[in-house]
Amino acid sequence: MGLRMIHTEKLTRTFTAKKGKTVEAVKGIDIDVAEGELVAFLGPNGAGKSTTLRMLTTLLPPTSGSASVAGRSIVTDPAGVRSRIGYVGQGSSAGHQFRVHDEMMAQGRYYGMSSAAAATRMKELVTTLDLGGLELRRVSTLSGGQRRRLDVAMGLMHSPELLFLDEPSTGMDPQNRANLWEHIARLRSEHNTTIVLTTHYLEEADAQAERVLVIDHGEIIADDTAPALKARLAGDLISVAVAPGAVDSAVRLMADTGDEIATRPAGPEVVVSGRFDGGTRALPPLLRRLDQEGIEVLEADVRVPTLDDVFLSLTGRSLREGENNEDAPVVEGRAA
Ligand SMILES: Nc1ncnc2c1ncn2[C@@H]1O[C@H](COP(=O)(O)OP(=O)(O)OP(=O)(O)O)[C@@H](O)[C@H]1O
Repeated sequence: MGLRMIHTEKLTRTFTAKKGKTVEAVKGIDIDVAEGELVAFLGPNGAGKSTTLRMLTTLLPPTSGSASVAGRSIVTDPAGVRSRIGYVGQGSSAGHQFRVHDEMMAQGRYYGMSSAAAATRMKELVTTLDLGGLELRRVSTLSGGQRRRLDVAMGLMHSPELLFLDEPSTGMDPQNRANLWEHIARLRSEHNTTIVLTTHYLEEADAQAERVLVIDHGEIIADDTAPALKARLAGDLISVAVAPGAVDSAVRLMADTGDEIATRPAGPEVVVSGRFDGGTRALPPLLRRLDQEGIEVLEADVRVPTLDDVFLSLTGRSLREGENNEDAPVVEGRAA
């Protein structure tokens, strides 16, 4: 483990919501991130990811607890923290009426870069984030994906050693997303930049993050590599769809050889699932037994565990629950 980039102790944030109700958004979390790591906060909407990030980036003071970020205290030296980090929030940081070129240059100047250094850096970022030809456009005329890439570019202007990205790829099409990840990989290999991001895209956390911090109701409920998190779940997931009247006998029968038997409605049918060692080999005998018991299986499926299964086994809920179309990747409109 290299130098500690982030160290928090019992970091807590409460809000007073409507009618004086107290919301404990972040409940005393302890986090350690080493230099050069790529860490993803994964959790459902409202889990406390953004609040944590906003505290670590000094945008929001903690209610209690402490944190050192890039060697500085967020409580006693927020300016020191800010000069060493980059932050790309959920909203756009660029002024709508300004031109892309001017926004990037102003950002560089704000961080004390010379005009020449800022111009060089801007050229680099325009290339790697695919913003070529847009330099003279006003921010208000950019598509959602282009604007998002500009936000990321602005967060990177001063080559920070630690970069925070709040939902970086939301609204990007698959190609732009891959492009962004390429850029992030380059930042890491060339500059050893430490990266902390939030996402509710499971596949993204799974594929890209070295370490996943699963956050739910303001608490860190798991912290490990994606493969290690998944390996904790013994067995592959077998699901069979049966008629509602057959659920009880299917559950009983599957519990003989499987673990974590669960049911969920799926249209007029019910899906009964469980974990089985060697799922693809366990399926045929299971289907035979169900058949012998007179249980008609309408559909069957075997799946190796995903991070959503990890979340489900930790919380009893799926991360995909409550996901709406707004969260789904949208395809960027063609630029004029
Ligand atoms: N300014 C605020 N006032 C009151 N409650 C707040 C405020 N900011 C956040 N909260 C509440 O704190 C909790 C955590 O919110 P937070 O935005 O950190 O979640 P999140 O995991 O980032 O979710 P999302 O993926 O939707 O951004 C939520 O219950 C939210 O409603």
